[in-house]
Amino acid sequence: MASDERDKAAALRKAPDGIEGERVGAAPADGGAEGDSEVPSDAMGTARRLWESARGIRWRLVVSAIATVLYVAFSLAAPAYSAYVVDLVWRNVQESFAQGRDYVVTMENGGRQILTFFSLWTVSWAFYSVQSFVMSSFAERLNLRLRGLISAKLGRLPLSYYDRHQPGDTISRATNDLDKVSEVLQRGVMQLIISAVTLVGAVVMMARYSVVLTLVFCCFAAASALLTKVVAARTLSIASRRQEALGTLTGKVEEAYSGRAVIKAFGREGDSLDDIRACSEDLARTSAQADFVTNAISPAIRFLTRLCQVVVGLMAGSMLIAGRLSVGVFQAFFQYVTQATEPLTQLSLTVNMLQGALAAAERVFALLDEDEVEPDPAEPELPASPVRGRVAFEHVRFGYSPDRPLMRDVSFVAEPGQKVAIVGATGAGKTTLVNLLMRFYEVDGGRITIDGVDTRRMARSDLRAQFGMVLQDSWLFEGTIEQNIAYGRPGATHDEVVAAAKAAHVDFFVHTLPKGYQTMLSNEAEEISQGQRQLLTIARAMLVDPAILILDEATSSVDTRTEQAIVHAMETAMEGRTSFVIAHRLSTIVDADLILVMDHGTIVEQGSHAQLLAAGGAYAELYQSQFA
Ligand SMILES: Nc1ncnc2c1ncn2[C@@H]1O[C@H](COP(=O)(O)OP(=O)(O)OP(=O)(O)O)[C@@H](O)[C@H]1O
Repeated sequence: MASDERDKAAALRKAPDGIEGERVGAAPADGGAEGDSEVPSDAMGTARRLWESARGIRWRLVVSAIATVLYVAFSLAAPAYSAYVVDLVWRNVQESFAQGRDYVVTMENGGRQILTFFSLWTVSWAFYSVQSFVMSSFAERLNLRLRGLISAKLGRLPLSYYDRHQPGDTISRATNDLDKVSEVLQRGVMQLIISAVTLVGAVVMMARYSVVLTLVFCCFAAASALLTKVVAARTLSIASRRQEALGTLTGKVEEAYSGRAVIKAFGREGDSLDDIRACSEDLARTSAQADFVTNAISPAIRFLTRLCQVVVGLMAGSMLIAGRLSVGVFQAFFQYVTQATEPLTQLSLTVNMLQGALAAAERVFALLDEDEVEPDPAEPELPASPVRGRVAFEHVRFGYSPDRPLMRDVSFVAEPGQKVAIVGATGAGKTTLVNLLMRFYEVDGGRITIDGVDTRRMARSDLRAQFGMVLQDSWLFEGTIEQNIAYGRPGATHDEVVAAAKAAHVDFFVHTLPKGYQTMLSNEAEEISQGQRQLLTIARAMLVDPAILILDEATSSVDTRTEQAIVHAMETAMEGRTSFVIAHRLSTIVDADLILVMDHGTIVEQGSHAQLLAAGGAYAELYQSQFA
């Protein structure tokens, strides 16, 4: 039902010429909304919340952390053990030479120790694999859990939320932001532990061998950490500028694509191209800067590392010659230098990555914290059975925002089976009336009843099941024509679908297509005309057989023959049902049982065509203007 609600709701939201409707969907290419911050405002709070969200799967994180620490411990132990093995083998080689024998490795004279050395690395690798496997499953489960929460949340958000946010913005929460969190959890968190433990462990091990050499290493380490930090901060700001440029370019391309007909019609292709070119150039510039900064860091750090190795090498070499270091310790020390250098470059990049992920998680939680629609009553009232379709507005008050009231005191009654026409200038409030009827928005005062039951006392799904809607902006999805017609009643048989299509006067058209009802429609259904789309949605509404029908009359966007077909189909659909017709041409509603004339959000006149003409008010004026 939730997606059905969104369908109806999305269809009701304004998209004046179709282009606007497409435009709002334009999100930056990576889906990240423009201006998304990469620094969390409350890192600790967000981390705590992520931890809470991981209830039941936290043990995986703990296992992974233990495996990581063990992995690092074994990788740190290996060089120390190698010092012992190298010295042992070196001694044995010298002894053999002294005795005039060739040195042959056996289990007794060093072979066992060499095997143990390899075992240390094997065990270390095994722990790394365990941490990697367990962490991936932790991250993906958490991702799945959060995605589930977001999906459920989207169904509970009020339409006012969608009014305030761009679609791309919301979609990026459920896709990019979650993926970022999951990816960083998999790589970043453990990388942080590995880097920190390795750095501390390697420095401690080095200090055991030589404090002086360790101090020399620490000086170089501090210099390269500082350099990384400065560059990383710069990278972050350039990366976000690149992201922004990419977002703008994507928006422009989207705009040019969806508005291509209008752009051509006004001969503005050149301007549109210039716009896109300017955005592309901006993107190329920022990308080049970003790439330069990112690529420049490695050689700079590598230079410092090599310099460090040369200095340490010279000093350690002289100590070796002076007999203050053994060969084994000499090579072990260098292994630790290599081990400790890696985390230095990693640490600050990892911290940046974690910050970005926490900022993404913060955005996900912000979405999850949004106010929801009022829950359905614990014991909802059921609509009358069988439904008669008497609809009453009683002193309804409403405004899209509290400070701007739109409807002040709207009352009317639609008796069962009546045809109610809603007329009024653009922006008069016709759609708003329907929005309230369907409870897409809640009234601020008064009440709306169906067969005497206050719609607020009903479950939304029960209420909306009473309605069928046919809007100008007909929504079709990727699937066959048959699936599209059966959308409101997925279990409908083929014969029922055909019967509905016949009643909606669209069966003939479907038969002209090579694959008939099995013709695939794409998301935008550009292969069929506007009028045919509307006929399909009329068939969809008729298949549901609702007690109350809401119809948005076709405007001049369809040709006269199609319009006639639509009017015919709508008339058939209205038979025996209470129906609300948003009318754009008064000629089609002269036979309506009740005409509601709206202006500035309020009903200014109501009655039959004859009554309203006789009254000589707003309706009469409107009628004269169309037919005089
Ligand atoms: N989601 C919304 N948020 C805020 N204001 C809105 C929203 N939808 C409509 N409005 C405003 O409410 C007023 C009534 O709009 P509504 O869409 O009901 O008019 P309408 O009679 O259906 O117009 P049209 O004939 O152009 O479809 C307008 O001033 C409009 O700008």
